[in-house]
This record gives sequence, structure tokens and C-alpha cells, in this order.
Amino acid sequence: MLSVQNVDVFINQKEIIHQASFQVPAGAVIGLVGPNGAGKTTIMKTILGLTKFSGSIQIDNQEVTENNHQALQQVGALIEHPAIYPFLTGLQNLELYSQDHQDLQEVVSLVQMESYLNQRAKNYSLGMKQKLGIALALLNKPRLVILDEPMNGLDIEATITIRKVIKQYAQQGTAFLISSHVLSELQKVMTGIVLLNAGQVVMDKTVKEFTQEPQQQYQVLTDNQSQAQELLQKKQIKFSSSGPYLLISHADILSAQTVFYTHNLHLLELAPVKANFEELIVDLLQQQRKMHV
Ligand SMILES: Nc1ncnc2c1ncn2[C@@H]1O[C@H](COP(=O)(O)OP(=O)(O)OP(=O)(O)O)[C@@H](O)[C@H]1O
Repeated sequence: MLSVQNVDVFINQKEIIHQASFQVPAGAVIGLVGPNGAGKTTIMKTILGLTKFSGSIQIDNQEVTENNHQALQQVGALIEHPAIYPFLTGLQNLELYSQDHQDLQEVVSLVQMESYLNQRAKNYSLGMKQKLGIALALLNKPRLVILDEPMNGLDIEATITIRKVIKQYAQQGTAFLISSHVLSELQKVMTGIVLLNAGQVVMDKTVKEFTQEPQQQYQVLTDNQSQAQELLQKKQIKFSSSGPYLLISHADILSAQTVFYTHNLHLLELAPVKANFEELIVDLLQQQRKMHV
């Protein structure tokens, strides 16, 4: 859906983005993360044709250039502050951009903003404005939606609502590129992660790839944990303990299962330990800093 290839962005002769490449396939929710000033907003603006760049940006195989914004007709976006007319009501703001009244009503009902739809936007709270901004980005069934910190200012219920809407649109094939500093929140929706540091893509992985990494661990519970430990030691399969569980790496999990099976131990639980993106990202950024000292 979105393809970013070898993109460089210079602002005031300073290189802000260097050779960035990544893809956002249809139906994917890609989390764009990185430290303050890494270039997340810049790359989003660049995709939207708002910044000069070199390299190639394609949306549905159509090239985005400084002068050709044709490809952007299928794109919805919320970058920095929502572009809202304060003296118009929420509904009037939406009507300005909507091409289909039924679609507008659907979006309003999905993001749950009926109760203040007819109030002037200047009286909206931060969270209400943010919801309106997200609703604007979702109008007209976009094929790609770009959201910069979408959960900013949203209360718990609104966060859950927006999360559901993102998942629903993604299931229907809409691609999402979402930046956020709240990794735990992103983790609930994203299917892939692009880590940007000092203008460069330093990691680009699907969540699935991440959970299949050799360092990924599984927590295992059998009907006889002490016998399970003895067997693992005997077979020289590495493990550690966490509460009632044995932790075994992805690389060893198959051999461990075979050992348990041949000794009639029953598996009561076998589950991947929840992917810890936070640790991985902090480690990666620390490695990067060491490399550049
Ligand atoms: N218009 C501009 N003029 C000069 N420098 C700019 C401009 N826009 C961005 N920059 C610089 O580009 C770098 C990347 O900024 P950007 O806003 O893209 O980062 P970010 O990853 O979105 O950061 P944050 O997480 O803090 O929002 C920063 O060093 C910033 O100072």
C-alpha cells in the first residue's frame, strides 16, 4: 500500500531523514516509534507531500511528488493539531471533507461523538478535538491513514473506542501508520514496528517476526515441574524459572516438548512470554548510541 524507499529529507540544509525505507501493506498497522526529534513527524509530513524529499514514496504504486498529490486522495491523516475550523460545529467540519453522508454518519457513530456533534468546535475539550481529528482522518474510506500520536488527550473509554475503530478499519484493508510514545498502547493494535533514530530506520519488524526471534521465551507449565527441570538439565536444555513457570527459549522449545512427551509429562500451559518491545527498543537505542560515541 505505502512504500517508502531511500527517502532523504533536508530542512535548512540539515539532514533530518537519511535513506529511510519501509513498507505499510494493506491491512497492516505499523507503529512508528523513536526518541524525541527522531524524525517521526517529518517522515509523516513527507509522505503527505508537505516536505521536499529525494527518494521514492508510492501509495498504491502511485508516486507522491512535490507537485503530484493525486495518490493522496486515498489517504486520511491527523498530524500534530487537527485542522479544525473553530467556529463551525463538529458536523460542519466533517461535512466540509465528506464525500458520502452515510460514511460520515458511520464514522461519527464509530468514534462516538454524537453527543457534541452540533456544538462549535471552539468549545471542544482536547480529547473531543482529537476525536474529531481522527474522525476527519477516517472519512471517505481511506486506503491509508496516518496518525501522529492519536491517543493524545483521550480518556480511557475513548482510547478503547479508537483502538477498536483502528482494528476494524485495518481488518477491512485500510493500512495505518501510527506514531506514539505510548508503546504499551501501540502494542495493542500494531502488526509491525518501525523504529526511527536520528532520522534513520534502525528496526523494521512485524510483531510476528519479533515473537519468533531466538531470544523470545516461552513459559511452560507441566504436571510435574521438578521432573521437568531434571529432564531439561539432563538433556542440557537451558531454562530459567519465573514463579511456577519454566522459561525456555524459542530455539529450544521444540526439543523441550519432545523430552516432556517421551517421559509422559503433560503440558498444562505453553505460551510465548509477552513481547517486550520496550526492552528491545531501549537496548537497540543504547547500542546505537555506543556506536556513535
Ligand atoms: N521546520 C523545521 N525547521 C527546522 N528543523 C526542523 C523542522 N521540522 C523538524 N525539524 C527538526 O527535525 C528533527 C525531527 O523532528 P520531528 O518533529 O520529525 O521529530 P519527532 O520524531 O516527531 O519528535 P517528537 O517525538 O518529539 O514529536 C528535529 O531535530 C527537529 O528539530
